[in-house]
Amino acid sequence: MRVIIQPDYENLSLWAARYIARSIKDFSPTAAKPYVLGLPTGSSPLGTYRELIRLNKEGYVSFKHVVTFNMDEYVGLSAEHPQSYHRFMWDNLFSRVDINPKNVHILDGLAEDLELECAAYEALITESGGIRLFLGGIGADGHLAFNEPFSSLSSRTRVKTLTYDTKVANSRFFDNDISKVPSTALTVGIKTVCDAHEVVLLANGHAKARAVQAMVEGGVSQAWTASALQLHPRSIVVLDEPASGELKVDTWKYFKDIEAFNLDVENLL
Ligand SMILES: N[C@@H]1[C@@H](O)[C@H](O)[C@@H](COP(=O)(O)O)O[C@@H]1O
Repeated sequence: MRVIIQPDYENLSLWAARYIARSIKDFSPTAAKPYVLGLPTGSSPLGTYRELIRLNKEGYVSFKHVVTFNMDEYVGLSAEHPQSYHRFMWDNLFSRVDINPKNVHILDGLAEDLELECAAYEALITESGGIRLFLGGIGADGHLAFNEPFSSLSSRTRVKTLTYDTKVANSRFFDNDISKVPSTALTVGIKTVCDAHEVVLLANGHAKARAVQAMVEGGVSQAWTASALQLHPRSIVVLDEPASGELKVDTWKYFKDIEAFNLDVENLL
C-alpha cells in the first residue's frame, strides 16, 4: 500500500486527478481498448472531479474512450432524484467532460429484480475487461463503497442495509432528516473493488483519521472493510494532513520520506 500525504484537500485533489489523468493518457485508450474507471460519489472526490474537468477542458485528457462503473446507488431513488448517485455523477462530472453517455454505468436502485441487477453489473464489468483503476472514498467507520463494517471481504455487488451511522452521516444531504435516507443500497463488493488493476482511495479531514489509522496500521479486518486494500498489489491512499492525524509519527515519517519525490502535483502532468 502506498500512502500519499498532502498538506491540504486542494493538493490531495490535484494529486489524485492528475494521477488518474496520467494513467488514462499512458493507457492510450481506443474504442476497441477502452480505459475502465471505477468511481465513487461523496464529498471526498469533488475536488478530484473538478480538476479532471479542468484537465479535460484544457485538452490534457479525454474521456472519449473511458468506460465508467460507479460504486453504488441508493435503493428506491430514481435517476432524477436530487440525492441519487446518478444525479450526483452527471452534475459533478459526466455532463462536464467528453464522455459518451453509453459508456457510463451506474447501478439501478429502482430495478425490479435487484439481485439480477447486481449480477448483471458484475458480468458487465468482466465483459468490459475489468476495472483498470477504482477510485474510492472511505466512511468514518472505514466503509468502502457501501460495504459497511462486517461486510465480507470477499463480497461482490449486492444489496446492503445501511448502518445507523452511515444514515446519520448521509442525512446532511436529506434535509438532516434521517427518515428520508434510504435504508438499503446497491453496492459493489470489497472483492469487486480489489479485483481492479489499481485502487486509489481518498480521505480528507479529521473525521476520517480514525478510519485511516485502522486501514493503514491495523490488521486486515472486516470491521474496517477498507483495510482489505492492504492485500491489494497496487493500492494508493491519498490523504490530507488532518486525515493522517491518527497515524503514528513513525508511520507518517516513513511515508513522507519514501514518497518525498512523488508528492509534487506538477510532476504528474
Ligand atoms: N457510499 C458512500 C461512500 O462511497 C463514500 O466514500 C462515503 C464517504 O463520503 P464522503 O466522501 O462524503 O465523506 O459516503 C458514502 O457512504
